[in-house]
Amino acid sequence: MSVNPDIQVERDTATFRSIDVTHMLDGSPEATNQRRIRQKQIGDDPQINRRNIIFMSHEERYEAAIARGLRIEQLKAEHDWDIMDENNAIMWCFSDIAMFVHKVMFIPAIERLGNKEQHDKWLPLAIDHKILGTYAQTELGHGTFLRGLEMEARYDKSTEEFVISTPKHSSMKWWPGSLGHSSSHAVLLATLYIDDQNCGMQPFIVQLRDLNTWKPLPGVEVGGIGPKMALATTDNGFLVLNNVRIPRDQMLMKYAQVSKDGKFTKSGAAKANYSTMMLVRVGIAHSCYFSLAVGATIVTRYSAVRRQGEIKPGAPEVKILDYQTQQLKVIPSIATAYAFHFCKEHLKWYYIETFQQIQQNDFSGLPEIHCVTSGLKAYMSDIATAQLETLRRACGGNGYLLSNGITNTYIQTLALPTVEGENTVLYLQVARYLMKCLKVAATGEAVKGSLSYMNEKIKTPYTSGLVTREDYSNVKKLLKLYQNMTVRLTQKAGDHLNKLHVSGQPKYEAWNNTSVQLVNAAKAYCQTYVLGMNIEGLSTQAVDLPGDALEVIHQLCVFYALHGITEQSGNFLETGCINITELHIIQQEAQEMMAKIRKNAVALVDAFDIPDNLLNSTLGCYDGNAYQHLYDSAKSDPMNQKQVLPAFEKYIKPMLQGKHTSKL
Ligand SMILES: CCCCCCCCCCCCCCCCCC(=O)SCCNC(=O)CCNC(=O)[C@H](O)C(C)(C)COP(=O)(O)OP(=O)(O)OC[C@H]1O[C@@H](n2cnc3c(N)ncnc32)[C@H](O)[C@@H]1OP(=O)(O)O
Ligand SMILES: Cc1cc2nc3c(=O)[nH]c(=O)nc-3n(C[C@H](O)[C@H](O)[C@H](O)COP(=O)(O)OP(=O)(O)OC[C@H]3O[C@@H](n4cnc5c(N)ncnc54)[C@H](O)[C@@H]3O)c2cc1C
Repeated sequence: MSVNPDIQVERDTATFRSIDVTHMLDGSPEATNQRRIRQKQIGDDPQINRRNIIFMSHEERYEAAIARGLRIEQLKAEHDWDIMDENNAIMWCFSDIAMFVHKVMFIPAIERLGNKEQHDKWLPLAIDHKILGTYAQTELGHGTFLRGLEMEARYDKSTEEFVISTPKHSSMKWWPGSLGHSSSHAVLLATLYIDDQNCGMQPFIVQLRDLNTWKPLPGVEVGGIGPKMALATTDNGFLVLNNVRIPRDQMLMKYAQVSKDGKFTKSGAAKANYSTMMLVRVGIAHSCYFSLAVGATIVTRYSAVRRQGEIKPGAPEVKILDYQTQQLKVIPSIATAYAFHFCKEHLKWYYIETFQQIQQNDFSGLPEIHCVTSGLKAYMSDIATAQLETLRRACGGNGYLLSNGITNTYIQTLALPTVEGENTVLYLQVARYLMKCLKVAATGEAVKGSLSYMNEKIKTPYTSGLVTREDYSNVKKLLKLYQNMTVRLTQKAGDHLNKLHVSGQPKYEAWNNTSVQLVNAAKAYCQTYVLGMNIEGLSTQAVDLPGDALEVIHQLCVFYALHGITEQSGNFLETGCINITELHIIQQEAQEMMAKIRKNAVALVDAFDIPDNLLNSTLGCYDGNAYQHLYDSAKSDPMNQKQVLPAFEKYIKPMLQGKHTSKL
């Protein structure tokens, strides 16, 4: 099929070469090459490719998802994949791998929470798939408030065993992925009691099913919790345990230990048992970039080939991408995807470094990384889901089809603001950190890390620093506005908190009555963080780009900063970080920048370099022949393989013959 001329002209008139930017996104030309080889291995594989899943039943899809998980293992061995190759393969199809939680939570939990003997015993079994596991933490009654978990593990000194039980309905496990039908074991989080003394939430390895028959073991009641919006094959389940006994060495004992005679000891940081969640929050930030890159690619390409209506009366119909309002739906998602790329790269290295320190028992970096990973997980998933919905709607009626590739991406991404810590709750964790830093800055001590800008801003009066027109495209000056706004919102929340406290409210009540401001300040902190990482990326990852490509990546960053101010103008104005005249100039500059980026929109999404067989989209194929692909997909619907469906003889015909009132 030849390439649609409407999309070809976009590529021919771009001011830079997409491939240069692709190399930047991958890190080097060699890395691009390597990724392409790996993507071909997964994209061309009939068991991994998800071309036909939209026509499958739930059960067919589940089976295919198991097969896909196994196939990834085979490919890994066949082609000698490293951990990054494997993670990328998982990332591409995580919503359709039944044993996904085994890989991203069960194994990492044992690695992080187990001691040496436990690693030696359990990791080989898990890595070789001799056992399959889930991460069972959430209960019917509690997901957020972990100190409230009710499933009990009581230590029995006489037998050196833990007895695990579910005292009431609210204490059953509810939601763990792969628990329903696909796990033999669980890393199960339960409240430990020794002689009726509550020793907090601890992790245990519990076998749930017989490895030969797959039947639940005595005392274990397990099943699926029912159909969901998406992620149908991650069979989330419930679990009731009736006095199930496990040996003492099946409590994961890296950070807390129970001796044979029932003595409880702790080592490491207080929240060390929460470390698996932090890893997955980093994975989620990564996945938000992926989802947005997919969505932006599909919708930008479709908008460049779909012609509808006219701008100049009587002139030929225009590409919908030429409408300014359509640009406002599409260009912010391209700019955000690039900003998220720089941010997730930074986060990856930051996490790896801090994790290495933790391994050496240095926990000093934990509060800051907990704040950053919680905040970015929340912020990036909030933005990704909002923008994906805008993108989906930007496809008009075809945005409602499953074959468009964006609908599935959107509904699976919708889980991310909830899983691994509900977003509001995570923003409130960020706010705790903001309040602590504010206290430090107020005493004149230096705040370190990502909030070090507080030191300067808390003392100096605010001026926008926007004097000349050039200042409005100076990303460093724009970043200062964001930092000002974050500090001011933090101070305002802090002042409100103090005021309520001084007026007699207990601290906890004052906190709840300030939580709207606190969340607002936390979001501002996250937005500032992402912009900061985008700017850093310009001078690190993008610095070697040819001039024309660098200019476009720079334009995207300027647009990202300006557009963010227009979206949050209330915060910027209310805190006095800009005035209304400056806001009007910013709005104008953002629109002009958007028009410049429009010219390169297709080339910018081409640079994400997502092959058709992974994009799985009728609307967003590289060749731009959306109508042909839509038609082909409709024709391949199994319901279209028969001219007349059985329902005709059964119901429609009797109705046409006036027999519908008699008993069918
Ligand atoms: C690997 C391969 C990757 C491949 C590709 C991956 C692709 C991924 C793509 C998508 C993935 C989708 C996966 C879906 C799986 C979902 C799994 C789940 O939901 S599982 C279920 C997920 N469930 C959840 O996420 C539950 C959410 N709830 C929670 O995490 C907690 O209840 C809480 C944090 C909200 C409060 O905890 P509470 O004990 O009441 O604490 P307080 O309020 O009393 O005090 C706060 C103090 O604690 C401190 N601190 C806290 N956390 C940490 C930490 N991690 N560290 C350090 N510190 C921490 C904090 O700083 C503060 O310090 P301070 O101010 O006092 O000095
Ligand atoms: C697709 C999917 C997969 C999942 N996989 C797993 C898994 O593998 N393992 C596992 O253990 N769990 C899993 N979960 C559960 C998930 O981690 C929890 O649902 C999540 O942590 C939110 O907790 P919750 O359901 O208790 O929400 P709730 O806490 O009940 O949230 C409801 C509302 O209350 C608000 N709220 C709650 N507490 C506060 C507070 N302190 N301050 C202000 N507002 C508050 C929230 O903001 C939200 O608006 C999964 C969930 C989903 C949807």
